[in-house]
Amino acid sequence: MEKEKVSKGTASSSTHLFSELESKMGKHGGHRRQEPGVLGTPSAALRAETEGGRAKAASAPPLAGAAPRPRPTSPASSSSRRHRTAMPGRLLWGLWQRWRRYRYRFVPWIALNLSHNPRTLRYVPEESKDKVISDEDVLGTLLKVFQALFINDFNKQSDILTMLPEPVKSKYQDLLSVQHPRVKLLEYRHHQQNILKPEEVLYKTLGFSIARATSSLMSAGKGVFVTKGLVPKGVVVSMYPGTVYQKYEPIFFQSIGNPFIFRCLDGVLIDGNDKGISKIVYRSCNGRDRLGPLKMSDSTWLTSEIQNPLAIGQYVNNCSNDRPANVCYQEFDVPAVFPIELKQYLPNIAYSYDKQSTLRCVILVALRDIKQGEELFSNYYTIVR
Ligand SMILES: C[S@@+](CC[C@H](N)C(=O)[O-])C[C@H]1O[C@@H](n2cnc3c(N)ncnc32)[C@H](O)[C@@H]1O
Repeated sequence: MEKEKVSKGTASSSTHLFSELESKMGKHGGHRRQEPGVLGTPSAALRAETEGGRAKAASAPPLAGAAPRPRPTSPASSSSRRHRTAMPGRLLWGLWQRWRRYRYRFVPWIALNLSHNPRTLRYVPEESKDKVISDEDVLGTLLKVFQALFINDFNKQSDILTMLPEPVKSKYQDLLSVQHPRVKLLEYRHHQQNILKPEEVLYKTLGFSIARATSSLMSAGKGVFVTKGLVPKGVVVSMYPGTVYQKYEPIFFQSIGNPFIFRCLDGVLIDGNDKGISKIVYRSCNGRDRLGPLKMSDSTWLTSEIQNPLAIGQYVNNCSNDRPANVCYQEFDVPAVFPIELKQYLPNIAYSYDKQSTLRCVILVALRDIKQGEELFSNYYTIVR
């Protein structure tokens, strides 16, 4: 049944990865998907990937080792013969490795393997439109956190604020009034001593903080953990940063070997890779959209000095049978009324500048209470039915 839906491409919700290649195959529908080792299907191949098989595979002898041992000859001819015999083996080994990484993007492979592991799927009733919490709640939480970050950094922000229209300034009148020149230096020193780290601001505002660390899953790289406090069910726990591409925009080169591409229900893609060409593209768009000193989005998630502590959601790993999802993705379009001075904390930017359209963000919502020390797991693969 599920298989049928997937192959027919009926429903899908936000999906991890999927690249141009897949969209060109015209088989998007039906799912939100995944990635190397991420679907958690019980096929031997995938198990190998998720349970450390990848490490074993990496240390396995290359196929070239199976080639007949060359007879001893002169050093020069022996080396060129070795080279000749090793080449096809290496080529096959390279192709096999590429296929192992790629197959999770290959829709028929996914459709065939999906039904083996239904517990790693999340079924979403069509009418719920994949929203676990309301847009108002998402907006309320983001404003609360961003405002706290802004005020925490007020000494730096006040210079920017003076250039903004009166209605914006008036919101911070109380804080601006203490910025009298005579007290400014003293205040500044005092403030510097009291300034909190972004993750501390998050803890004070929402009662928890999150950070990246080595995943509790073998061979899964980094993951995201609750480092302090408790994340209550139904709360925004993280954001998925990255460049936002409309489905007709070019992402082919950015998508090659990129496990950080997230696909939304409507085909919009978010590239959350903090390296390589993806990083260059994001930085370039970020520079383009600045209003003088005022940034319209945050680019610090590309660095080690992250200013929005929520913007690490692209590092959340996929659930498996024994590690069920405790967070889920939800799309959120930033409304036109979003305060201009707080846009600098939004970790997303549109690839093409378009004054009319709203900015797409993706947030992660807690599906249950999540305690300190727990790793966050999402479901890369959602079926809407
Ligand atoms: C969006 S990234 C997540 C961040 C990644 N762990 C890292 O350190 O870069 C997706 C990649 O994480 C790994 N991954 C995610 N979930 C996994 C799982 N359950 N088991 C093994 N690897 C996983 C896969 O390599 C996948 O391509």
